[in-house]
Amino acid sequence: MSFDKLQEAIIAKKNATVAGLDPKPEYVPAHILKECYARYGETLQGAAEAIYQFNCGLMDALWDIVPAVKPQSAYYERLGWRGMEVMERTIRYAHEKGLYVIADIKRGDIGSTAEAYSDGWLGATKVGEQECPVFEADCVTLNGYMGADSVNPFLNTCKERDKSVFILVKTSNPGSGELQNVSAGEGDTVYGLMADLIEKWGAGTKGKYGYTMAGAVAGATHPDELKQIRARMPHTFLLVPGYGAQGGTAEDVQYAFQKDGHGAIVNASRSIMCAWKKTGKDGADYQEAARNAAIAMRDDIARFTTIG
Ligand SMILES: O=c1ccn([C@@H]2O[C@H](COP(=O)(O)O)[C@@H](O)[C@H]2O)c(=O)[nH]1
Repeated sequence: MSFDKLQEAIIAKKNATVAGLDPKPEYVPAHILKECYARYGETLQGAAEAIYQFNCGLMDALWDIVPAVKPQSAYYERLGWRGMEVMERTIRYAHEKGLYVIADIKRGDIGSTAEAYSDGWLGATKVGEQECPVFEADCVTLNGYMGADSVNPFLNTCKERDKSVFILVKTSNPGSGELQNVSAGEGDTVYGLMADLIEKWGAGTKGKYGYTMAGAVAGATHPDELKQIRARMPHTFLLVPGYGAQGGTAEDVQYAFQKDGHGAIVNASRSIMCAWKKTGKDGADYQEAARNAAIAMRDDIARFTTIG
């Protein structure tokens, strides 16, 4: 089961964190940009190639520390087809390094379209008699607020191909409460109803560690809600963004974990990718800086949470 693999990698590395790969040309050190722009010009192709080299350098520096990476599709989409090609190559490289890949795509659409997304990101696209795998992520993020029919095509692919999904429950952004915290009768909230739906959608797919293939996203920036979500979703693996750049702390994210320290993974993107900007060395040390930031995050979280 896909989340069993993730939990096992977390236990092996004693690290419940995922490094986000959300690269912008501004985050790439000058020596990489210079070489790529000299080869391809200051073009989308030059930017895409620089981002690929940056991603590979980051993964070379992090693969033995973090169990997973989370490329955010938006940063690749903004470079057009060249960016999507880099997304595909980044996922392939991550797998070569033994990393679990969460593609942060936050999709949600009617069933027929959800099926097409699911083919592309987790499954395979039928071309004539051939089944052609495309991005081959291990897991994707989804927006499930359109309901079960928007999520089921992904869950079907998860069952066929041993994949998993994280569905938005309570997001980390400041405006998340406008809808998600609206009361929904009997002291409940919209995000509470979504939490119950996700537990229901995942039912019957529990793996060795007790988690279903339907995980949930709950932000580090809302620790009270995180605590409630953990209690209300005992069979749900949590993806917790918002640590670091968005202000979430190790103290906040402790509530995402079960008593045995299982069942959650905490993301940080900018604070790892851009760690080199704080060392004053023009990015020549970007790998060392990212590695140090990832180790510091691991150790910070370990102050409150022990992985059993
Ligand atoms: O509620 C959510 C859901 C997803 N994200 C994503 O996580 C990273 C956070 O990046 P940082 O640089 O560590 O802030 C990014 O890819 C978001 O799209 C989130 O922040 N909150």
